[in-house]
Amino acid sequence: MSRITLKNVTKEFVTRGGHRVTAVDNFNLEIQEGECFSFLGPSGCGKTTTLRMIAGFEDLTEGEIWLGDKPVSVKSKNLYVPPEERGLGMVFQAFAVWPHLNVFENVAFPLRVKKTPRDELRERVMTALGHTDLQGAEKAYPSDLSGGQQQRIALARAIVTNPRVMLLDEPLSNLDPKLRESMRFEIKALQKKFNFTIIFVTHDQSEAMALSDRMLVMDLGKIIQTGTPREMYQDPANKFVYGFLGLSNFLRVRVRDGRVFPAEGTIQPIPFELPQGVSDGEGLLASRPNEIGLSRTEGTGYPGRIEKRLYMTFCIEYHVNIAGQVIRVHTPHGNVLPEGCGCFVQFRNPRWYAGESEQVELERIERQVI
Ligand SMILES: Nc1ncnc2c1ncn2[C@@H]1O[C@H](COP(=O)(O)OP(=O)(O)OP(=O)(O)O)[C@@H](O)[C@H]1O
Repeated sequence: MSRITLKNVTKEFVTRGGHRVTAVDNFNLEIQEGECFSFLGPSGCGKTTTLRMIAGFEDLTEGEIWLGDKPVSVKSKNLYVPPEERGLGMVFQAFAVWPHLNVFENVAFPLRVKKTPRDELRERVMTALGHTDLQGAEKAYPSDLSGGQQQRIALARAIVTNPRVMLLDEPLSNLDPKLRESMRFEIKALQKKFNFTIIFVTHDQSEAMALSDRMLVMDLGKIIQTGTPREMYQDPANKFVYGFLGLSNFLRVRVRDGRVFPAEGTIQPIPFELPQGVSDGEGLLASRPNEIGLSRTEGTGYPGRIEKRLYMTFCIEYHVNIAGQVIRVHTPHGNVLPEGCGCFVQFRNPRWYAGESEQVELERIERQVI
């Protein structure tokens, strides 16, 4: 019942300025029962619009959405099941708890809408408060509680109707980093207990990777890649996904006779086996700061110069100049090289990507400001 299927789903908007934007472009996706699935992508890429169509708050321009074996939106048949009949639990970006209602009434709200009998309502609210560690707080008002507790009210209200599917749209975005982390565990624990399917929308890659069984990265309304966090991190489909899932350096390089040079006029190539079919021209050599070695021993890598050294909690960050371009390198504490010295750089797991057109960058910016 809690499988979610999207078939050829497209959503177009016409903005106030008369500009047409395809917020979601031909989405095909199947999320399995009990899966925690994240939508990840930059602002304006269409994450919230997709979630709102699944929830039933937004009509489709084209396509179909199914929950289990039941169609809930089918454009060609004008079929549309309203949100309250879709059996979903939802927690949206803002806390969305009502300040004038106490905790009990906030959580009871969806049951009151359904005219649930008094005794059953009380029992279900108290159970939901128990699952979210809010027992004893039922008479408090949201303003008396911490940010984390307020967020738990929203979670309790979402689970009180025993939904099979939970839609979470940036539910942790108002919390400080420490609390965010502990709430992630709480969401996972609730999912384990109830085995509901979760769709989690975020633009925070570490959150998506920590929570998800599978995820997708989207850009400009399109799905770019779907997979487990590990698959996506280790084998990103393109430069955009590589850059989105973790820290990255993109060194602009030139290819001459199958060899890779960091700038026009340099004579020493970077040791790298190009993928087949790459012809002479320009491209990008992608690397992760923690997958680069640094040493002062002559001949151990590509020559560079350390411009800056920063002590971080988990590592030392170096800014290293290679033929006029600066890359970031993370090494463990202990391996300390001075600023200003020459060094040798080893790229351990670099990847090759073609450059991206400026038009694509401009389109991304435009979508955020429409
Ligand atoms: N009601 C609307 N009318 C016109 N354009 C809209 C409307 N809702 C969304 N859009 C546009 O659709 C595109 C996708 O928006 P959406 O809110 O789904 O992106 P998002 O990935 O969720 O962004 P964010 O992370 O900032 O919430 C954007 O270009 C946005 O401006």
